[in-house]
Amino acid sequence: MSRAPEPWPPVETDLPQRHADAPDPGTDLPPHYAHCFGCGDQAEDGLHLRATVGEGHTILSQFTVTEAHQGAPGLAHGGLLACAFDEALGTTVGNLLRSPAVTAKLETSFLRPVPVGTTLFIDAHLDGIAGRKIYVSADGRLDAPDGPIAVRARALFVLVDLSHFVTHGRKEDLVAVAKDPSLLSHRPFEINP
Ligand SMILES: CCCCCCCC/C=C\CCCCCCCC(=O)SCCNC(=O)CCNC(=O)[C@H](O)C(C)(C)COP(=O)(O)OP(=O)(O)OC[C@H]1O[C@@H](n2cnc3c(N)ncnc32)[C@H](O)[C@@H]1OP(=O)(O)O
Repeated sequence: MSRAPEPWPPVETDLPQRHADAPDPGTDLPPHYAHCFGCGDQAEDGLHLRATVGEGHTILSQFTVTEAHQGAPGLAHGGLLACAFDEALGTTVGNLLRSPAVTAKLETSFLRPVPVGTTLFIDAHLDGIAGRKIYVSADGRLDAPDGPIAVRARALFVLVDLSHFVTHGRKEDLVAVAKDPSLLSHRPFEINP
């Protein structure tokens, strides 16, 4: 398989505009959902990814690989690392554009092994927008913001209506959120249990 880079974004795009209400650079972002595997504080074996808004079109995230995240002995599972990038990229789209979006396509390149105990620093960037399609990419570095790159990812997110989540989400989880809105960091929709 060729490692030659393909054009990115793959279609003609406009430069995304930060939403007027996007959080300021330097803001530490709360988990968007308490039970999210990527960022939730109530997801026991989750990634507990933490994100801070960067300058321009960037968000910086980090998480520490634990024993619960192994694939091979002492090494992070690749699919789990892809999950971390899904989260970091989704947070970048959601917070900078202040619009709900879901991952349509996610590509990851694993350049170096990531041992248990490593903190991965993920620098994500909004690259372009074409209608509902949002193109984002990120580098993940070992143990420091300027450490060696271990993982790279790029993704297509598609903007959706909030009805996407109400239509497709499991009813009992939607009811739980309606009863305890603090499970979500934003309260974007009303649900009658
Ligand atoms: C007041 C609000 C404030 C908000 C603030 C938010 C802050 C919160 C912060 C943070 C939150 C986020 C953190 C979470 C991160 C994790 C995210 C996830 O894990 S999401 C779960 C996994 N993903 C899914 O479950 C999607 C499943 N797929 C679908 O539902 C549909 O396929 C969907 C919506 C992606 C597209 O379906 P269609 O019917 O709406 O639209 P169609 O026409 O099919 O696609 C639109 C365009 O996209 C292209 N497209 C779609 N899928 C593609 C693909 N796989 N590859 C290439 N292109 C694709 C299509 O070709 C089309 O392009 P053409 O407009 O024709 O140019």
